[in-house]
Amino acid sequence: MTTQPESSTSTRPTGGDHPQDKARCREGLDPFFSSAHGFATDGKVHLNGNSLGPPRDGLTGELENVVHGQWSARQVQGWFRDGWLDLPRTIGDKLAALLGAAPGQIVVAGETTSTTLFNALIAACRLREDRPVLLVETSSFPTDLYIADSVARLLGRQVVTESGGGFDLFLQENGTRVAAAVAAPVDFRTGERRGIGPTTALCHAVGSISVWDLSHATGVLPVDLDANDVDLAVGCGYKYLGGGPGAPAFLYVPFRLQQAVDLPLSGWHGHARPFAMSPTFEPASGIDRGRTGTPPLLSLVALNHALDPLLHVGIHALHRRSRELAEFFLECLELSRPDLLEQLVSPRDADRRGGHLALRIPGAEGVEEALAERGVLVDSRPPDLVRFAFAPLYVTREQVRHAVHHLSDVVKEAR
Ligand SMILES: Cc1ncc(COP(=O)(O)O)c(C=O)c1O
Ligand SMILES: Nc1c(O)cccc1C(=O)C[C@H](N)C(=O)O
Repeated sequence: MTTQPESSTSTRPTGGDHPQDKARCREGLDPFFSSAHGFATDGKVHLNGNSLGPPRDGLTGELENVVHGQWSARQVQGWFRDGWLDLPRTIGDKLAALLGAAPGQIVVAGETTSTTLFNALIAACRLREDRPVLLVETSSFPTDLYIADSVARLLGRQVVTESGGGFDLFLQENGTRVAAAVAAPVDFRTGERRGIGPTTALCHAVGSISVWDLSHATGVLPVDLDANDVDLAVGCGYKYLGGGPGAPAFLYVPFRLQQAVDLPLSGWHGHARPFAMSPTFEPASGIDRGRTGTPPLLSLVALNHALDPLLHVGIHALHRRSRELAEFFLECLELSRPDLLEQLVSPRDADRRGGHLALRIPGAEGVEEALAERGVLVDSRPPDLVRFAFAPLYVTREQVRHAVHHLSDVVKEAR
């Protein structure tokens, strides 16, 4: 099923008859966002694209072609004759356009974000052998904390966690002891932004390596990796990118560090000449050294397929649209449920948010379930947060209005 044009969305129109509301719901300012884009949304409102976006139409055909047209026809030769071997770089270069990086600095090795972060963090520590501290943002997604802890134990370093302004303050005061500083430009719970530029500049001032987890920003927020002089970055492929369940993660290593990084996952696909089958490891010269083993081809194909509409629209328009949807959500809430708006745990200022926001609602998990029964998909995070993500390609204003209406009902019923 494809996303319907805004005016004929497949969910039942409800509430929101305020004239101002109607005017705001009139689409057409940006023709791209008022037409169908082809996502298998199954008639549901997907406000959980920061967990797992819906599939783009045409994916099954794409996979069919790889399985029957390439794999069954040419077997292992597919790696050489069907562009399979190039995909980690092909996709990396597409991602570069979304992340503000020149081509040749991003690779999709086929690993998870957790593995890729492990790889990046050890490489960062190897660039700063004499520094004892790994600084990690306290409110990081748990996997980042777990991985940092493991890396620290493995290398005999120490993890320090700091939150908000304390993170930058620690860098200012103790930065010369910090090997690597790990943070995210968007808080996975609240959607609050951290400026990549200022924190990276602070890292550089004290000689630390900045390592960014871009999972909640990629495909919805410009991060300008090159302009911000970022050292290392990772991010996942299944959220706003829509690469599908378990879509592989990416690794960014800027040109200036590519020769210097010593990545611990030195698999044969990261070798300068993988098919020479040499007994000793010699890293590839550029970003290819970020490859590991044989990549999960079908997952790469799915991710590659998902990226085209994002590239077509461009990251700045995607961000504008997501922002506009989030603002509309908050305006609808203000009109119909100001009490719920008071439970916003995210910044009210759109400049300070990424693509999602969160409300504190007791019984958040029950609210998530009740909304899902009404075709509105959100996610809850313990203990009491309900998150709403505004993916620009398949969420419409009309759907946002329905979501607020249903949210209001569900919370009323729960009380
Ligand atoms: C910020 C962040 N990093 C990492 C992950 C986990 O990545 P993976 O499951 O690919 O290892 C997630 C979500 O699952 C996340 O939100
Ligand atoms: N990666 C996930 C999974 O395998 C199952 C359920 C949810 C997820 C998520 O992506 C969670 C997400 N990173 C979050 O921000 O909470």
